Amino acid sequence: MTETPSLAELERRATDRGPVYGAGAHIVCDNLVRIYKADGIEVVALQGLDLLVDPGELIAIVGASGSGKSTLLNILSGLDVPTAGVARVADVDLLTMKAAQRLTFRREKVGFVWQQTARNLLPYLTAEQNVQLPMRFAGRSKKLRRTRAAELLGVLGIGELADRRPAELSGGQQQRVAIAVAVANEPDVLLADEPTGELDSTTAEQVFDALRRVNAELGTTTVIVTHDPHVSEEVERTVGIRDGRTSSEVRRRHAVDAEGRALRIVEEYAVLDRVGRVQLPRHFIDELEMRDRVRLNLEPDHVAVHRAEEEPDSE
Ligand SMILES: Nc1ncnc2c1ncn2[C@@H]1O[C@H](COP(=O)(O)OP(=O)(O)OP(=O)(O)O)[C@@H](O)[C@H]1O
Repeated sequence: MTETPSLAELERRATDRGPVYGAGAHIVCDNLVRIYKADGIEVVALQGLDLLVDPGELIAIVGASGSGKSTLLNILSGLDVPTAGVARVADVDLLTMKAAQRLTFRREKVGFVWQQTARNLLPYLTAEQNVQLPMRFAGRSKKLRRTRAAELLGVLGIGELADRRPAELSGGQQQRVAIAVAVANEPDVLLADEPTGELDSTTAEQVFDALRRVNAELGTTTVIVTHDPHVSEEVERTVGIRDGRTSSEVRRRHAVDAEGRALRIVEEYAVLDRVGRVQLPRHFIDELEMRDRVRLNLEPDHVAVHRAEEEPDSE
């Protein structure tokens, strides 16, 4: 006969849920849902998206048009509010945040770089004044503002352009100023939506290098949404989004082979979410003509997925 647990034991079990999902991560999305309603029609832009990003990481997010990338960045930047699920950035809960907290969050916890160069900077201010502006809003002293603006423009290789207005800068230089503006208040997280989208490949490379430098030298956790293969293939982790969910992940690392030669190891994974869902790559499904249902077999060290054969008609 099983012994009835004591009240104290039941209380312990109820409160002991093990480590919190995403504890220690800088970005936590757990079963994130965003539904838009337009003209009486509901669009499910995010349908249970899970994502963890560690402090100091630099990741790229890729996905087809309409897969939910901008929706995700808008939520992470505090511009939009999710319909359900968990979204936390630098320990701030984005679902329960009040209006005043949202303002502080947007001013001090996250920095944002948009694709449209003109959207990132005020045209009538110089590069240095643009970088100082968020620090003025945050009440930083004049001395600190000046020192930090000069330091940031220097780190990003545009120190000598501090007195120019955006119209006197190239697209790539404007984006580098935009990065300096975004990190002026030392945010925990830097979010960039297609930051190289409007640039030619050489300039795009300079902007990506600037993002990498900020990540490496200031330690800012960085998330870049991109269609640019140069960006998505250079970072250590690229997360693929499909139909509003994280579906795949590519990890890259450096290693040394037996002869001492440097190797770059690229490993591609499907994402197994917290409730056990996996998205099969579209070309696997098409290649094997899988439809509606599949048969799963548990093997000693893997799970096999088979096309379900048609049931023979019963006589
Ligand atoms: N404000 C809105 N109202 C209604 N539907 C929206 C809204 N914003 C986005 N959507 C829809 O949500 C889905 C995801 O859009 P989202 O902009 O996040 O995709 P995306 O991956 O960023 O696409 P792209 O690469 O083209 O920018 C799309 O079906 C889109 O039409």
